[in-house]
Amino acid sequence: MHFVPNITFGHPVVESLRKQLGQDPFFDMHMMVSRPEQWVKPMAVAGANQYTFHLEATENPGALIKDIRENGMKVGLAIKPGTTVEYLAPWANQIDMALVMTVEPGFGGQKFMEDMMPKVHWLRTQFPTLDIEVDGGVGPDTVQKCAEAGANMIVSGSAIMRSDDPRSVINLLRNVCSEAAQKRSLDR
Ligand SMILES: O=C(CO)[C@H](O)[C@H](O)COP(=O)(O)O
Repeated sequence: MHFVPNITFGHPVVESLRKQLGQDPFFDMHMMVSRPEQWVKPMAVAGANQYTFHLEATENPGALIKDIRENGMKVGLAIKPGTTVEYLAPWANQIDMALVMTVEPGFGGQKFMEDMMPKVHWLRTQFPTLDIEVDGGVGPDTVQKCAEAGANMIVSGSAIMRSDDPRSVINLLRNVCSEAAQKRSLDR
């Protein structure tokens, strides 16, 4: 199970969630922070499995990727809507996941930016086995576009939390992504 807590604060949350969930979830910490270098060690110590940072937030992505790996975590690399995939591409072979933001980072409940889909499609074409995640405004109405473009991981907040039946929304989102991934592998 991938669990992507939407938090921008400290690592005690990871420990607390691990205890509460009573299972072994995959913690991807999406660090929407400046100076992401400073949180690598605390997140590793707290038990994070993957550390996702913003390309815009660091001057030395290569050193940060190395540090995350040396701390035993997988690496996610996120780009904001205004950042083109060409900036991410040079790092794509060194990371585990590319995260394409489909809203401006800041808060949930924003409108999905469909014009980010060409970025997802381009990444999927160039890097067929890379995990590609989308975050922002993703729900039953928009997930198909994400999955068809090539995203195999999604972050969804409002669509799940505001639903009367969160479980069925989660299942729908999951099914749409896995069906698209299956179709891609058959087409290859
Ligand atoms: O953190 C975000 C933006 O900063 C995300 O967009 C958010 O967590 C996802 O929520 P929603 O599905 O409501 O867009």
